[in-house]
Amino acid sequence: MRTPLLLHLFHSNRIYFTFFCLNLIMNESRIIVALDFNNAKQALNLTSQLDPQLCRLKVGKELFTAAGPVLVEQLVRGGFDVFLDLKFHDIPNTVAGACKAAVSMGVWMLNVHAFGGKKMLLAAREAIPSGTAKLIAVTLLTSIGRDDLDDIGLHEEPEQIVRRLAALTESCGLDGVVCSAQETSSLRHHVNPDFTLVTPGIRLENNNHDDQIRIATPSAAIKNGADYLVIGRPVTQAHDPLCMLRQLNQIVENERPVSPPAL
Ligand SMILES: O=C(O)c1cc(=O)[nH]c(=O)n1[C@@H]1O[C@H](COP(=O)(O)O)[C@@H](O)[C@H]1O
Repeated sequence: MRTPLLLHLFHSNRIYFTFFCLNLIMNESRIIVALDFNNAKQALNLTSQLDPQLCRLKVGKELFTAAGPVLVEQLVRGGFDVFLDLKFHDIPNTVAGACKAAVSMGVWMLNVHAFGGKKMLLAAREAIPSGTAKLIAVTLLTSIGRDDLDDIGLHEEPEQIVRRLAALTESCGLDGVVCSAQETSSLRHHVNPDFTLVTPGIRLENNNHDDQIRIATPSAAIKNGADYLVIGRPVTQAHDPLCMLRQLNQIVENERPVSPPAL
């Protein structure tokens, strides 16, 4: 019974299926646009100007709290790869359940917070088998600088903390980490080549830094070995977001990572 049913579903949805496969093959953009809006209307107004072949999208705490799973599913149906950035940080059982719920929305990637510790990371990994959505962990927020660390009792350089949390994350079997592009070149020497490095805090030379501290330009991020660049306000607040996105894609495509020595 099962095989004919699958065949029927394939045939009845073959246009959607073909589009989905093409999207998987063709979307190679390393830019993830952060949709930091407080309502679905503004988010959809922006995404209607963008193209799923030119970027992926990130839905974070602000937009998800305002618009919920309905919007996430709408963006997925629109052909976009969606990174659900809710930085889950709770007891292992709660985080495992949250991860399962996230995957059921069809997201491409989701994150937890590495400060949740080993048991929480392992529970998240167990909840989402490898090969479904990408599961990554936030190390140290890019809005935190060396001076802020003393306030929270961490008397180390950001790079040391990021490296330790990345090692923990990789040892728990997750697919990658979020870190600043200032740490990626040293991290690349310590993690496996297929461990994904996602870097927010991206600014062009003439951009306002806003609340970001550990920043880098798009070309520096790629040279330093970042896989994906999360970019919010430089795109969302641009006069012409699509034009800005095209410029950013061009910068990223023209840059090559400086390869680290083999592990
Ligand atoms: O997990 C994230 O995406 C994230 C981690 C981090 O350390 N720093 C950081 O800025 N982010 C997110 O990346 C986006 C950056 O936005 P802009 O500063 O406007 O480019 C925001 O949506 C943040 O929530």
